[in-house]
Amino acid sequence: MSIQSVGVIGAGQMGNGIAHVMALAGYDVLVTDISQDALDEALSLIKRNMSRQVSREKIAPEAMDAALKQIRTTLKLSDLGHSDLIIEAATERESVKQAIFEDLLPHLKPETILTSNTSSISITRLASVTDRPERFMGFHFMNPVPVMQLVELIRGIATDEATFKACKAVVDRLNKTAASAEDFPGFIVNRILMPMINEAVYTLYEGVGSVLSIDESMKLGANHPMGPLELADFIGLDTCLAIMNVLHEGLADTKYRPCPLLTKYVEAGWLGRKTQRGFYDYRGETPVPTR
Ligand SMILES: CC(=O)CC(=O)SCCNC(=O)CCNC(=O)[C@H](O)C(C)(C)COP(=O)(O)OP(=O)(O)OC[C@H]1O[C@@H](n2cnc3c(N)ncnc32)[C@H](O)[C@@H]1OP(=O)(O)O
Ligand SMILES: NC(=O)C1=CN([C@@H]2O[C@H](COP(=O)(O)OP(=O)(O)OC[C@H]3O[C@@H](n4cnc5c(N)ncnc54)[C@H](OP(=O)(O)O)[C@@H]3O)[C@@H](O)[C@H]2O)C=CC1
Repeated sequence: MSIQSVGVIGAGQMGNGIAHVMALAGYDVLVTDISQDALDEALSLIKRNMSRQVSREKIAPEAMDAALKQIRTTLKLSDLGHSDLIIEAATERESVKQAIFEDLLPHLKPETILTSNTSSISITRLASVTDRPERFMGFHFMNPVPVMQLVELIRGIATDEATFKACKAVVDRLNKTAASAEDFPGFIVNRILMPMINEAVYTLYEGVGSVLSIDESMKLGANHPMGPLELADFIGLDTCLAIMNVLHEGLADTKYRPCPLLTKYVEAGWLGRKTQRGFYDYRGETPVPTR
């Protein structure tokens, strides 16, 4: 099946990045969210990020103008019924995602492919609440979407080959690289990355190092582009905790126990950059470590 139109559900940091790259690749993009503010904010972020790409000569000004014309927004989930491909990028909570798919089903064309950008949740289980598990799969972008090369493609137990091939063709058209992962908690990237981030929080919790010394150690000592706590703030501490919980419950191994300090930050509403406070405080000119 040839995909021309893409519906993106959730206009947070991943949803706006996905809309950005899809529009630049020439797809018609329709973005939905439960909040108009989130839709407005996403559009202005896309403009800002594309303008930066123009100023750095990564894309031509005409490409930006054409891409922006390809993006529309709506508060009505049912408007996405005409899309050839759906990419769900709402909050990392299984009940939220299931409800979205259930609400969307009556409006869909029979041939529409459903995908989720979930970081960790079972694709097989999400697919099972739909009428088309064979046309359902994981389409996992990395953050920031316009910059990161990888997309993990995850087949559920019922995903058919035509669906995989159609999604792989989209990844190729985006000029990104697909990695195929099996449907187990966290897939590949987060099975490896998130325990490292969680261990960095334990290192902080147990007083082995400060926020700065932990981040500097991993940047200068292991050549990571961001320290693990800086990266956790960038991903969102709520998302990190949700992924750790999926690993802990899904693999039933205490080595995935979320650090109590991570839980406490999330309970405080300190979710990282998106709330201007996490392991760093972002309210001033430069980020200030909180511990
Ligand atoms: C949780 C999950 O489920 C999976 C995940 O996504 S895990 C997270 C994966 N992501 C990472 O690990 C990111 C690690 N960090 C990095 O790679 C880098 O710090 C970074 C690319 C984010 C920023 O790099 P930097 O050198 O510090 O900053 P900066 O020079 O401003 O940006 C580098 C480039 O990215 C671009 N960029 C940064 N953020 C951008 C955005 N949101 N949109 C578009 N472009 C962006 C910049 O324009 C710049 O482009 P050029 O090289 O063409 O000039
Ligand atoms: N952050 C990251 O680095 C990465 C995240 N992901 C995954 O992508 C998904 C989104 O993450 P991210 O963008 O960071 O999260 P954000 O919190 O930035 O954005 C989520 C958006 O979804 C909206 N939303 C919540 N419920 C619904 C709904 N029922 N219908 C439509 N929109 C809804 C939220 O609205 P409101 O704010 O009003 O609740 C918010 O705007 C998650 O599954 C996450 O695991 C994947 C790769 C990397």
